[in-house]
Amino acid sequence: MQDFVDEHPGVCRKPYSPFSLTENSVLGPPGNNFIFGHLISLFKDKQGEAFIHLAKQYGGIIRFHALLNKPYISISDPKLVQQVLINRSYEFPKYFISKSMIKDLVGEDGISFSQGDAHKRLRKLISPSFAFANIKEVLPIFIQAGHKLKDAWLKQIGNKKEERITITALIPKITLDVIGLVGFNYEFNSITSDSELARAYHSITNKRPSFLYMELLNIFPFIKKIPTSYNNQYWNSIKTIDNVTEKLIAEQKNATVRGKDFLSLLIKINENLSINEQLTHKGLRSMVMTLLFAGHETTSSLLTWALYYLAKIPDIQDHLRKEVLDKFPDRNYFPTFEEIDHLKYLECVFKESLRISPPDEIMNGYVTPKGTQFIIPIYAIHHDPLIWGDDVESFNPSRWLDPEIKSKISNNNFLPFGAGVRNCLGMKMAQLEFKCVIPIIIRNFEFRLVEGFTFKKSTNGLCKPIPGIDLFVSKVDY
Ligand code: HEM
Repeated sequence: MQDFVDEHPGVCRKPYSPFSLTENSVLGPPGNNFIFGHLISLFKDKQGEAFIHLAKQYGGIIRFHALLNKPYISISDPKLVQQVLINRSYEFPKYFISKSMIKDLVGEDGISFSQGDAHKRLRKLISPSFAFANIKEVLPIFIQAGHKLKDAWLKQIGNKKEERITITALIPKITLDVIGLVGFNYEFNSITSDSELARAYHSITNKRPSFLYMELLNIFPFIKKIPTSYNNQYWNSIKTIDNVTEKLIAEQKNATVRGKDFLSLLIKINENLSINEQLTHKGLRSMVMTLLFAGHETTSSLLTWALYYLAKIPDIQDHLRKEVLDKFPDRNYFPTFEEIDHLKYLECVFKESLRISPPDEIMNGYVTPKGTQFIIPIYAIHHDPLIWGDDVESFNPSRWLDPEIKSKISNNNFLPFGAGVRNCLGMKMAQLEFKCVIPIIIRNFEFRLVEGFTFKKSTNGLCKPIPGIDLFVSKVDY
């Protein structure tokens, strides 16, 4: 094993198969605490970054131990990632480290926990709703969202030239409003009213549980029932999400005219299936919960990180603004999809934001026949200098125009949306939402960092700034 890690960490030179890997054949950090494995010494706070250090030391396949010394194998080696995610994905059942919490958030009967044929069936059922032609039709909703965010920030700035704004307060609300309309033809109005749903998600996702806590929950699920203030708040939030979900389904089922939102399309497809093929109420419920959660938290993180990095590097911000103004000098012009898609630097900013802060650095775990779980550490793969260059920690959208780097990028090392049969269904929607909102915001405001303001970059699960990000936002009138 040593021979493939010593020269090129992160790159596997032998044709290994995930099936031939056993816990003992893979290198990893030396033995650790019998109860906590490496969770306390290595993964206390920042899982994503821990995997970067491990990959530097041990290469593209690493063994480590979690609670009660449970073995995990982390693979960032592109050939193995290709096999596990793309070539033979159904042979490795999907696994979540945070499965106890994910089940509460998205239900057990949806696409997230389905395996094999059941997954294929669900994917076939919901894929038509995500067809690009459908997403293109809802372009006005994304543009309207950009204007809503702009108007809310203009109001906050008022007569002043500049204001310190917590950008993470409104961005998740905007993306929640978007999924409300696109997903369920429902106006949450979270930007203009006090939305209990927005509060529920905020309360759950802003407290990032550690790897250790998630593992403990999987072994001792009763921990969640202990009446602590954290648990009480958690269950209140889950109840809110449940109630909203039921309300959305009831409204759509009783609607006299079917809209073009995801849920209406799904209900229509479902009604045309034979009884034993149809999604049950629980299945439909899980699907709605999945879309609500997956459809707004991720996009919100993406928009947040993009604005943060644009504020951090004014030259990049100016470059992007110039591209937008050159292409759309008239601020009242309503661009078409094709015109938006022609903004090449915007595309680079989109990809670079996803590279540097991928939303889910531990994406998948898979159970090998021997019971060892695989983890694909996206965050570490996206920070591998062998692929992305020596300035891997810098936000540099131009790297996406560099022919040498471009030649190294593939669907097994740029993985913000996963890859293969389980890749993200909302990828096109997220892309278009980003490409509509950011130009509107960047032509109306200038952003700069607040000196001395600090936050923690949590890389446990979603890559999130904790507790949020404040920026100075000033009006610009182009
Ligand atoms: C920046 C935005 C987004 C990112 C980075 C993202 C990322 C991901 C990732 C990493 C996966 C897991 C892939 C796997 O397990 O192999 C996933 C799955 C999924 N995403 Fe997204 N997502 C985003 C936006 C969205 C949106 C807007 C929607 C829906 C409206 C959505 C719906 C889904 C669904 C339904 C799945 C499950 C697919 C399956 O299991 O077959 N996502 N996403």
